[in-house]
Amino acid sequence: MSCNTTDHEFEDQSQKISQFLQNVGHKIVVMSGKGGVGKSTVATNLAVFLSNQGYQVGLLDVDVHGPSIAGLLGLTGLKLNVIGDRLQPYQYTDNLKVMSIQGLLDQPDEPLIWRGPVKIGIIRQFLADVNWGPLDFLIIDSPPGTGDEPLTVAQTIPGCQAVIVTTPQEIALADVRKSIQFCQKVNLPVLGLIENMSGFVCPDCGSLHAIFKSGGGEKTASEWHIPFLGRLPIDPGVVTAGDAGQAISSLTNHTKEEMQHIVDTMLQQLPTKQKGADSMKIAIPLAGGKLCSHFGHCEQFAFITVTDGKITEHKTLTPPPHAPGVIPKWVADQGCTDILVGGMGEAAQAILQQRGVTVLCGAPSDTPENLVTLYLRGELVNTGNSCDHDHEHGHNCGSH
Ligand SMILES: Nc1ncnc2c1ncn2[C@@H]1O[C@H](COP(=O)(O)OP(=O)(O)OP(=O)(O)O)[C@@H](O)[C@H]1O
Repeated sequence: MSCNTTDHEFEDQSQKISQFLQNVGHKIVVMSGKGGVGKSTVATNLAVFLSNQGYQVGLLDVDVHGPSIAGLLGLTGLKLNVIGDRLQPYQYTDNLKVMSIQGLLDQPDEPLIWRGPVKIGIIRQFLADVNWGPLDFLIIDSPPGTGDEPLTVAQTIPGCQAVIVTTPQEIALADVRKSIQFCQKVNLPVLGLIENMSGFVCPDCGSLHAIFKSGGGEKTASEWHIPFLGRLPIDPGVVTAGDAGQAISSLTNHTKEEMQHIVDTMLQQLPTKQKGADSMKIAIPLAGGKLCSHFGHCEQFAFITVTDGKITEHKTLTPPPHAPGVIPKWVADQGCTDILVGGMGEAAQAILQQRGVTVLCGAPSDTPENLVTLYLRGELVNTGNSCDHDHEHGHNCGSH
């Protein structure tokens, strides 16, 4: 694998990534503020449960410094194959493909001492050069915290959503709050929060003991207006299954039921409209036929429908008069899946993200067709710019 890419190679790679992502129904990155809270365990279980339900699932480990997915699934030591110029992921079951840096290392315990740009290059290669095939779900296990890996995922995978894993202790919840704010800044909608290690069910008497407290995850989710997906108990079977590389086989029935509840709740949260694979409806605020950076005061909106990677419809509509929250709600009501803007206030972003709309800030002034083409190629970078240009609170962005 090479990580030194020229501009041309980068463009070529962006195109391959975009082609792959067009064939992925839902992209979900599993994150945590703190290490060791069970993020890889949750990512693996989500992937196994979804694939057991008949979905085509890809499980990608972007935790290049501490990859654990291969170990949890008993794949450690198995080398990955390359056919032509395509890496073949592990075919764990008929419905589940797995990709981890571990399969490329000569020694599974070899430490990787890589800086940001190399890690970014590897993650892009995992998306561009792996023979994933069409997927209903791409589940991505990211390292703890808010570093290069989740940032690369957010910037490279349009339409990606985050599942945040925490434990009930306040120290973990404090880091969750940072993760939620990170997601808001990089425009990664939060699909929901999971509280792991939430009580221990006594195998003798069946009663629940809240060893690390309980309920903090649900309270945090409610305070931040994000869905609470459910809780998993402390289950020695999780450790047994993980250490033996046997996925879910040793989990207690109670843990399996809770995991199924989490999967069901998550599926309910997902927008029924399919992004990428089937069709997208992309909104762009306009003035004089080009993107208008004043989102709340634009003349019109372009709504561009993209089916199978091609523009199939282009409508222009006039929005209702500007008032707080009105235009974001109106845009979401048009059934749009994505919006490309120059800048947008945090409140407007939150309304759109809550409705499942992906917001990309930092788009330049250009025609809607050109912007959509760049977006589909993965060439528009989300700057997370949260300026609404209303200048209502003495704010002056100074950019115009
Ligand atoms: N619900 C649970 N019950 C018991 N043990 C658990 C549970 N969830 C996770 N563990 C154990 O805790 C340890 C850490 O879990 P895991 O590797 O999934 O965490 P992580 O957040 O991905 O860690 P890292 O920060 O290294 O990426 C593992 O040994 C795992 O088996």
